[in-house]
Amino acid sequence: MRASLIQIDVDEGEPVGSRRRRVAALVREQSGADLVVLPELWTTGAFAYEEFGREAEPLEGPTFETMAKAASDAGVWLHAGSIPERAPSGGGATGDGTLYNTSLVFSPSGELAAAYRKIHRFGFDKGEAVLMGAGRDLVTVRLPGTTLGVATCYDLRFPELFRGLVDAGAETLVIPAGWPERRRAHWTLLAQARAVENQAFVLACGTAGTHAGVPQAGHSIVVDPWGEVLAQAGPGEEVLTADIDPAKVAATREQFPALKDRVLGLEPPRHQG
Ligand SMILES: O=C(O)CCC(=O)C(=O)O
Repeated sequence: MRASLIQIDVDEGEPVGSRRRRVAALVREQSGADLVVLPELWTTGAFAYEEFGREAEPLEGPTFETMAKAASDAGVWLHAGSIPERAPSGGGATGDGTLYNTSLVFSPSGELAAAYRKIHRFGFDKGEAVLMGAGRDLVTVRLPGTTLGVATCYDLRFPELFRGLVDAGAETLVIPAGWPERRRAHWTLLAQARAVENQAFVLACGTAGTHAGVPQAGHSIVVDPWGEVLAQAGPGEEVLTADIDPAKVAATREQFPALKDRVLGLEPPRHQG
């Protein structure tokens, strides 16, 4: 199975519409791949907080339409990274106009296979953490040969989310991100840790360039279920391609069955002494 991660340069000098067309052309060029992955919030940039409201789209907005067509033109599964989604307004069952950081996954015929609203919002007391709502639902997607478990950027720091995905059948963990350069060491370390502890492939696709004054880490990475780095990008815009053998997940879990040794439902600590 061939995976292509498109590490997009997100530069605020480029209008969003031009970037959308440019990225669609890059997706079309990956017609030999089985799965193409884009980064987090690549229309605006993950740190361009002021753009979130301005560029927010309904789920089936311009990025959805452009990426659905690009997936079907290329005939690939496409994890189209994430968009600033504006939920419908009107209150009640129709929603309240809240923004979400929402990932979109398309089938090779351009159908929406899954949408995932990022669960852990980044920024502590500012940015995404205050501007966007939090998702609540784990999302897996069945592909021929493997099951994807999806997560977004800051989610990478929360191992319990990935255990939930593994319990739901995930074998390939796909993580679009807009990770900053200043914490690049964490990016590589955590991507390998999530692969090793879950005995799963990790496909983590970041952005390049600088937006809102925040240099991006790039260095998108593909890790196998043993923790070996199969491929890693440099700092700039790049298409990172790796051939992965989905059977390696079952083989690793059988040869080194640590997941079977999990002990769940431990008693809370009793304070002694
Ligand atoms: O956790 C980090 O260091 C970066 C997270 C982040 O940039 C994000 O979730 O957008």
